Amino acid sequence: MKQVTFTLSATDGMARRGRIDTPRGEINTPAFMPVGTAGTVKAMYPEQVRDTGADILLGNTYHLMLRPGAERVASLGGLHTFMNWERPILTDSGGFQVMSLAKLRKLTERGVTFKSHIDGSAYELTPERSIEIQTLLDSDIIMQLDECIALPAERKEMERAMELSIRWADRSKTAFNNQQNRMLFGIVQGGDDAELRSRSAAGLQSIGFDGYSIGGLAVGEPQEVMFRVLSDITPELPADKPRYLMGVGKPDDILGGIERGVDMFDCVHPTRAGRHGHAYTRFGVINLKNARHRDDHRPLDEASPNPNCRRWSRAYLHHLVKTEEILGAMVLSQINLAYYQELTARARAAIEAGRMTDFAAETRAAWAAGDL
Ligand SMILES: Cc1cccc2c(=O)nc(N)[nH]c12
Repeated sequence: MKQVTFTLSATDGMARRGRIDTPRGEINTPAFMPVGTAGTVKAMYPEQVRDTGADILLGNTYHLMLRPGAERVASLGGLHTFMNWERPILTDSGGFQVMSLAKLRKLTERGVTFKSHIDGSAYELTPERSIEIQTLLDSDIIMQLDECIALPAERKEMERAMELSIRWADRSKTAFNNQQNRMLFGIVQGGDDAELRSRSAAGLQSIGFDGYSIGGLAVGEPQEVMFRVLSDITPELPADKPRYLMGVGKPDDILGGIERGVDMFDCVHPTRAGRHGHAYTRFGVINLKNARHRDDHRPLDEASPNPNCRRWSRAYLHHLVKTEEILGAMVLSQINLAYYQELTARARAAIEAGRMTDFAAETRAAWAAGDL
């Protein structure tokens, strides 16, 4: 009996409100999942991540297999115990990070061999080993191993990578061995080609997965290309399974993804932008490096439900950013993650109330109005 299940509770247009129930707690969708690449959401205590409203966070096979090693994490009780996060964790399969980080990569039908970007030691990642690593980490939602290519790309290259990913999906499903206490997602590939995307979605459904990720986006294409691919492909995915847009994105990408039927999102952007002095608010993004904040005693947003948006002056946040003080990264990471959770929480409420169109329009208008 599958212990991880998805329930759709409301729709508004293509937008969906749902919930994934897992033995470690529920995930309310649309969901934004903070990225905890190497077993930590940078500059945040796990309790603080939860307090922003996050139901689930991400870990990463590539980073954790290199350091501290999957077998070591398993011997220490699994990733939840290791990092003191007892709620759900989703892990990526590692292929994307190998292609973007590792050295001396060699991709064959069997899998990918590479040298660690840390110390140059040699590794192999196959569909079977990726499932084994994610199972050792005791992840609640795991990904097939896939090949993601950057856009723009030749059609025959997109076709080759998509077809390889379907064969790896089949091997991943076999290696998953129908585990009941976690979900396995297939990953739709096919670049920006509608016919290839359809073939990928159909191929994955004939294998059968607990959820469907949409990969191969957020890899350099314009936003309108990403939105077109989403509009075309989400109607071709099963309505009763979660859809996860990998690596996306900025707030306007997420709003557009929700409007096109996506349930789950992850991105390093809120935490990375926080470490670089950018604060996300309902007025849009504010660059606190800018000298215009030097004498501004006002808080970021005194109407925000987040105390961190009310208690610090812009001048002080500017000071922390300019001096590269650690507190600056801490405060702005929390502010940005809390904003992303506020955005998705309001989207969930809007879908339940059948007012997604108004919500989207109001949100975009506030962003366009810009900072006070
Ligand atoms: C993290 C991420 C971002 C963007 C795209 C992808 C992808 O296509 N496949 C995987 N496994 N991960 C991805």
